[in-house]
Amino acid sequence: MVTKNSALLEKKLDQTIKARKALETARKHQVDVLSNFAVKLSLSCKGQDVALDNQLAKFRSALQKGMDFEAFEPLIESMSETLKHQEATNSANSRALQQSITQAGKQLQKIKGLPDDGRRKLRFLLDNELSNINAANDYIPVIEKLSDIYQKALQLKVLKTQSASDDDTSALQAPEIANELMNLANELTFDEDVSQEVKVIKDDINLSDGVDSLLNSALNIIKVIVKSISRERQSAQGFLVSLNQTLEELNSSIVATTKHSQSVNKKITNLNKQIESKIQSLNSRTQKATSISELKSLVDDELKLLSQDLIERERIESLDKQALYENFNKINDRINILETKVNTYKKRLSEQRFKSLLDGLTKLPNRSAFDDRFNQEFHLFGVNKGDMTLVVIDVDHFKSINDKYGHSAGDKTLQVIARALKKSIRKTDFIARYGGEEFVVLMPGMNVQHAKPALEKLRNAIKSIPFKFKETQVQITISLGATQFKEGDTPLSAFDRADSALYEAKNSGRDRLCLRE
Ligand SMILES: Nc1nc2c(ncn2[C@@H]2O[C@H](COP(=O)(O)OP(=O)(O)OP(=O)(O)O)[C@@H](O)[C@H]2O)c(=O)[nH]1
Repeated sequence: MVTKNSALLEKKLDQTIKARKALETARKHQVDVLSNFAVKLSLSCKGQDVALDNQLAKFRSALQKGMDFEAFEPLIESMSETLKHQEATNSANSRALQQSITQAGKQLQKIKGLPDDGRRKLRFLLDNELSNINAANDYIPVIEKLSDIYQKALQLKVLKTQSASDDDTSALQAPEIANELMNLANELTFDEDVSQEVKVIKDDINLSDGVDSLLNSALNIIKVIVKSISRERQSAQGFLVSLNQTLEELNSSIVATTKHSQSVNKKITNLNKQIESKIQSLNSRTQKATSISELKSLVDDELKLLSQDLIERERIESLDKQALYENFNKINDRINILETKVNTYKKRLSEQRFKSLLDGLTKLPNRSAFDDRFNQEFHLFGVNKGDMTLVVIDVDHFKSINDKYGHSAGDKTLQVIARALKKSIRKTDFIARYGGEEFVVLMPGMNVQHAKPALEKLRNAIKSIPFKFKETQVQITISLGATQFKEGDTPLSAFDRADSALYEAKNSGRDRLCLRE
């Protein structure tokens, strides 16, 4: 009987250990899937907003370090706050858009000589259509109608001016305006699906025979821009709302799972203690038993009680396992839905080639704007051979600012440096944030020797900014590499030359300018 019961006890213990292992594997799997998803999600949100970027960077690094789930709560809460704040900004923008459309419409109402039909349409638009707007996209038809009415009003004015005056100043101005308009159309990058529309506009500008047709083209460009901006905004807003919801859901799921696991662990620890003390008591009582029959009944009774405890432990663990699987499946479903949305959003973003040419952090032109301008200047250099200096600038030991004073202090530093650089160059120079802590400057009409004093001044201007972090005065310096365009250069060879001058400046001690002619 004793042997049979011991075998039973051993079997139960074995089953319990297996059940526990299965539970741990399920939990680890759940944590892995969650972590992978969160990393993917946070990477795909990069670039939405600087504050969100910083929070997501912390979130990613916390995930990669494998921090406890409890530690994520404040991170997720602060991200949810940022997203809520973004939603509020979007609504404020929408209100501002509505106000400016109303203002534009009212201004137009004041114009004399507007045709009756246009006046009627305008009144209907302001009184009815504008108040029926629910989503950002609803603005597009309203803006299109408004710009149509504007277009007609302007054409009317142009016709009147032309017939009223004999001197043909507008015709004289036309080529200049056409040139400017074409530059504008070339500088903007549009959606793939409106490229045909844009091509027609560009052809119209080329063939234009006067100011009125140019006005027409200008209005058409504005229409395309408004359409692209509105689509982009609506899509971003929708994405942020669903991201916010899912983060909140994930947060409550994690909190619920953590609480549930804590309470199950407590119950199992208590049961384990109970089992342990029963085994100990059985041990000491068997030592004291004086006869086989006393020993037999003692072991029988104690084993019955022990079996009950083990059965209870198995029951709790299997309930926990089931709850975990259910929770895991629910989270999985939500993640799948969100992943589909993330993919749709990404696809839309890559389709929408209407790209911003400004860097979000420093508000300077970004790398993409620089590439366009650089290629354009190169093309011009091929034609007129005018002097052009290219400068690559890198902030020295910038990593240590981030490491010592935090990423936000690093961001602020980049903003201050960008402003100071912009202030220290000529209006005709072009500056862009090339990436990270690297800036580039194009200086038309300058060879490197001419540019040298101005660049030394630039270096000193940054060096003398009184940065202060955590009550400590910090001096920040920059290294610069400069070259000029040469006959036979390609954009790449010129850039490489400036970059190698920068490399020399870094290697020879930093805080200096190196030139390559
Ligand atoms: N705060 C902040 N840091 C950035 C940003 N972009 C890049 N960085 C950081 O800039 C640092 C650049 O470091 P490194 O390329 O190692 O160079 P460095 O520390 O500036 O040193 P040297 O260039 O060799 O003088 C990295 O730590 C990046 O994380 C940004 O937008 N904000």
